[in-house]
Amino acid sequence: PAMRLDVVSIFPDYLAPLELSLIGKAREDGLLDVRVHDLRDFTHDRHRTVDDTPYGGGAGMVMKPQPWSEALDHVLALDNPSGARPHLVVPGPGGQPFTQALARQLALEPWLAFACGRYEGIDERVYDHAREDLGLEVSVVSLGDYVLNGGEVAVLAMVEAIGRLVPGVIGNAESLVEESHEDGLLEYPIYTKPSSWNGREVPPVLLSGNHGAIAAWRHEQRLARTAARRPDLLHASHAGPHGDLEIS
Ligand SMILES: Nc1cc(-c2ccc3ccn(Cc4ccccn4)c3c2)[nH]n1
Repeated sequence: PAMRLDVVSIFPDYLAPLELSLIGKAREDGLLDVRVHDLRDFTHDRHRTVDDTPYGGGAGMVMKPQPWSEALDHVLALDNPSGARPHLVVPGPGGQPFTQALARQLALEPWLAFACGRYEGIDERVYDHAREDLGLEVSVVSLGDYVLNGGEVAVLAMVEAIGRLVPGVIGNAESLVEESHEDGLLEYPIYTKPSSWNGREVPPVLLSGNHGAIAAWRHEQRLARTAARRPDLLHASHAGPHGDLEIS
């Protein structure tokens, strides 16, 4: 059965890239069932109002609870005779970090719903309503420690990271093995033809056919790169036999 992904946003066109290439093909192949909903379809006033001023004062606007409540009801009712429940994922700057490990966990779920906030975010009672009245698991997730204007960009990234882990979405060609961040080390340098380009040569070991030496060189490169760019990712399990982090 296809993994179902619902996205609610005031900018549904922002999610159009999900119809392209990889994710688009997975949709055609029936592996992913992606539905995008316009939050404004769940307003009833002439101006299709989705936001209002914050109680307690402060800058910016807050997303009103009622449209979100009706949008979630619509998502839960749509093509869902069994009354199944999606895991509601809400991007937010204050959320738990979105990591490859979280992507793997989410890729195992049959149904994810994404709420894309805008303005300063969504009225807190929507989260409480979703958990307590709709019985949904709700996760607030952050892409990183920087502030975006809304959740759409985050959802595009998460859907790509999660979707590519769904069996069949990625052909064997783009192998999922040796993915950086899978075992905590960054990826090694990669090369293709020609072997000599602009007076620059491909490291000879890669042309040697000595697969043991190639694997050793690649591991060494991953350690060195990780030490240089992401020392925070290095830990004891990457130490060599001498207990040191073998970095030339
Ligand atoms: N990793 C992330 C995620 C986000 C994010 C996600 C959703 C929304 C909805 C509104 N904003 C703007 C905003 C600005 C200031 C404080 C709160 N929110 C969002 C930002 N920023 N960075």
